[in-house]
Amino acid sequence: MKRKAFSGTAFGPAPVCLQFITHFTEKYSYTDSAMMALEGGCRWIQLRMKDAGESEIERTALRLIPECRRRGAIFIIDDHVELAIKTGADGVHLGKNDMSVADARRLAGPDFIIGGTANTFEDIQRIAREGADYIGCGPFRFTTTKKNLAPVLGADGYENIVSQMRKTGISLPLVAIGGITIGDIPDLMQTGVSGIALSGSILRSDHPVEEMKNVIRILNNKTTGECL
Ligand SMILES: Cc1ncc(COP(=O)(O)OP(=O)(O)O)c(N)n1
Ligand SMILES: Cc1ncsc1CCOP(=O)(O)O
Ligand SMILES: [Mg+2]
Repeated sequence: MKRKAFSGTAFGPAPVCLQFITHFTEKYSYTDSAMMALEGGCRWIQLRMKDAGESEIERTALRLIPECRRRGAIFIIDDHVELAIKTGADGVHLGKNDMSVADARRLAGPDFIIGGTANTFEDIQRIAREGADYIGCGPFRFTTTKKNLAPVLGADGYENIVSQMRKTGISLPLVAIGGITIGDIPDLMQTGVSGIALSGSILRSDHPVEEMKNVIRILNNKTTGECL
């Protein structure tokens, strides 16, 4: 069952969103990258396999879904709505060149997690109107993980966007993405974002599992998927 967005209760502040985006390197496969993130305690995995064919993505998803289920982790797929539905993933992440959030919602129903990419506040308004569950907003800074990167936002950009969201009553979780390292987290969280998505900085570290554990420690161990 999909959890509802909330911004904290009498029992404490809202949990922080922490999403790991899969990638491959000389050392690690897409699957390795997801397994290390899970072992480090991350409970939200996005399977992003940009240059892979559907059958390879499907095979990888079917291998990772039970691993995520066993640990209570959310598992979503980048770009491929039908494949996400077919494999039994919890949801999908959609960018501006993918199926629209509105069409995906019609296809997948109300319980499916749908994230949308925003680079501006105008994108956020559109994605919110179309019925997304969370927003992936970036890039924070330059990264080589994604081609055709939009202009970087920096911490000031997020502060601006969060302020406009509050003024207009848009309460969707806002997940910062793009070039984020562990050292950026305290300042980024001060901007009012709901959480972060990480890939490269985890995989480039000498010990990715430990790096993920350190990220979670910095986020005060409040990083379940319950931010959704
Ligand atoms: C959490 C999150 N935010 C943004 C993106 C980027 O999605 P998109 O713009 O569709 O680009 P690709 O990832 O498909 O290259 C994301 N995947 N996740
Ligand atoms: C999918 C996506 N969109 C913007 S950056 C990115 C990938 C993650 O970036 P990084 O590897 O720098 O954490
Ligand atoms: Mg995409």
